[in-house]
Amino acid sequence: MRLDVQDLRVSLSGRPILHGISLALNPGEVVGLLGPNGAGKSTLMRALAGQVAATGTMRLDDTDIAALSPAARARLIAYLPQTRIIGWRLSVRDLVGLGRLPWRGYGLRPSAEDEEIIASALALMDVAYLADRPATELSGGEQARVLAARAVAQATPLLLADEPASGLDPAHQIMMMRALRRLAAEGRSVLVSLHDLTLAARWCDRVVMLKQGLLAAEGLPEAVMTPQGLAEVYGIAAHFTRDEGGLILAPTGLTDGEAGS
Ligand SMILES: Nc1ncnc2c1ncn2[C@@H]1O[C@H](COP(=O)(O)OP(=O)(O)OP(=O)(O)O)[C@@H](O)[C@H]1O
Repeated sequence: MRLDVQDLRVSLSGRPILHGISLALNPGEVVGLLGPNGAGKSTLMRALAGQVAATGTMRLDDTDIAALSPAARARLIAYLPQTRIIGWRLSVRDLVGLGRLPWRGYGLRPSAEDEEIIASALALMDVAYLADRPATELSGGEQARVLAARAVAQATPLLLADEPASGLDPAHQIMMMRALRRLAAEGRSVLVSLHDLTLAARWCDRVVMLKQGLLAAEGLPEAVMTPQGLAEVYGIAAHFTRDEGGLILAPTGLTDGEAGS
């Protein structure tokens, strides 16, 4: 399904945070959401997930997202929050199984199809070997992958992943991005916020850069993640190189005269 967001505005505690964001995501696309701390990336995702009030329009094909019940929304949009909280001492398998709740209702046992989807989500996030462990007893990166698997198991056309790669080791960062690409190849739309510029450049079809609640730039990574673009949005200088997998970006300093320091 195609996500179409027009003139999205959010205020929190009386402060305007998003000042009119418009963007679109097509099925099959992985779009990177970039921008400095406080730019509004999580707020944008939370608005789409129905966790904060917003004005403007948010549509998935012809469906008005704001008009959906929480249950109907949860069948269309999975939201992987940045804050990783596992409240209950469930096994990894049961926690990932919670992703199926919007589809089967409370109290019903998982169907064979649910079991299959749960198993493939566990495998996709490389947590199948942890399936019988209590999720509360895992490392931070393991918990992050388990929560990602739960969002994957929701099997929604739109996945919002807020910094899913943060805290993961390098192999699992790549695995995470590869997993998001695979979900997109199945026809889902993926919006993923990232602070790692190289991951964004190499794995995202497009990037959207926010700055102070405004859309600062949007387009192909190569077009947007330029020295000038990074200076304007982040205030950084970076070393650019490339290989067959795309751009490699290493921040080297700040553009306020401290570059290289
Ligand atoms: N409940 C709140 N009340 C008032 N302001 C808030 C509230 N929650 C967040 N903000 C502000 O909204 C702005 C955007 O925050 P948001 O979490 O969306 O940024 P972000 O781009 O996701 O940042 P980060 O990269 O640090 O995760 C920040 O300036 C933050 O201080």
